[in-house]
Amino acid sequence: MALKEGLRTWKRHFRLLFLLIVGLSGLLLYGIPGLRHLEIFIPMGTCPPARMLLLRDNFTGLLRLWARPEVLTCTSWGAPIIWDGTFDPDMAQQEAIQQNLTIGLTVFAVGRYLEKYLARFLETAEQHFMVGQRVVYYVFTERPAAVPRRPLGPGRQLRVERVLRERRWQDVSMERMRTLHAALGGRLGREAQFVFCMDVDQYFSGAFGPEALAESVAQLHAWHYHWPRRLLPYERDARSAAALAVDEGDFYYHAALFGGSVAALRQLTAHCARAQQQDRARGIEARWHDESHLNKYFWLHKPAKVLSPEFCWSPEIGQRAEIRHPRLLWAPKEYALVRD
Ligand SMILES: CC(=O)N[C@H]1[C@@H](OP(=O)(O)OP(=O)(O)OC[C@H]2O[C@@H](n3ccc(=O)[nH]c3=O)[C@H](O)[C@@H]2O)O[C@H](CO)[C@H](O)[C@@H]1O
Ligand SMILES: [Mn+2]
Repeated sequence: MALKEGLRTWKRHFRLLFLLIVGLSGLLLYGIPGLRHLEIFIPMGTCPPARMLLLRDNFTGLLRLWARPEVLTCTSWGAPIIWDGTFDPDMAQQEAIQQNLTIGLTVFAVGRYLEKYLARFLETAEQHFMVGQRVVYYVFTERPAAVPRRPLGPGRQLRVERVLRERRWQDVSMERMRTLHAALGGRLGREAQFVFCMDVDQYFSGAFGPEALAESVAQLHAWHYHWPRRLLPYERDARSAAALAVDEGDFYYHAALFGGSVAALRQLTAHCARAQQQDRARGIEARWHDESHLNKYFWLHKPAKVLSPEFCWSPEIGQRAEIRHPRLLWAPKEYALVRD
């Protein structure tokens, strides 16, 4: 009995000590920006060699998942995590052309986000996004007339759709799920086979091609891809439809980029819109808004492909050897300027 009691006290102390260490290192990591780089020493895990050999991709053919031994290149459910050097971009290009695809790219530019970010987002997309494929951009805004109109490359079109301007920026962000759901059920869904949905406050900096395509695609968040699962910033309030328990969650995905087939995205957006509505009815809002609900969705419905943080990198973190070739970069956050 006494032994059991002692063990329990020891366990409690151990847990406290653990929390203290984690808390202190968190403070250190984020209080002193340079120290954040220490997180690269937290191992991401490795893809078992037997699984590596079996993983084929419908767009890139055989993946060289062993080409990046320093990072995790597959998930526990057998989806590839796409890093620079693991795929053949020419093969992906040919495969996509053969399938005669149209690829949609949706972006919202509401309020001051339009003047601040949209032109650069579209210009760099012309240089880097699915070059050589048929592309249709969908820009959602409350001021269609203010959307910059530049000549586009061959096989590329721009469509502008009017949306209402929500009062709170959180609502603008969350309303995207409902609007996208409707668009995917309409013209966008008829025109495109695959669609990427992106934030506007970023710009392309490298080739973003068909290697990123799959039935459903999730993006590893640049700030959190080395963190242990229990520290990830999921919604933890059990009353929220986005809630994940401490032993749940695979990765922390970034809502600034997700994609997939039209059917898969219809399901994703329906789920998130419904979950957000449920929370609203209860008078609560998830910690990271649509991103929290997206993370819950991908926990329940595993993505078919995961993109490494090279596909959506935050230059604020600085350079890292494992981030070889960033394809999208976050624009500097200027919340005071763009948010009310
Ligand atoms: C890591 C992180 O901090 N992530 C959260 C943060 O991302 P962000 O800080 O990246 O959010 P954000 O300000 O980029 O908003 C998301 C996107 O919505 C569009 N937009 C938003 C507001 C607006 O007035 N006009 C407009 O056009 C625009 O495309 C923008 O890129 O905030 C978001 C909005 O809730 C989500 O919660 C994200 O999870
Ligand atoms: Mn953003």
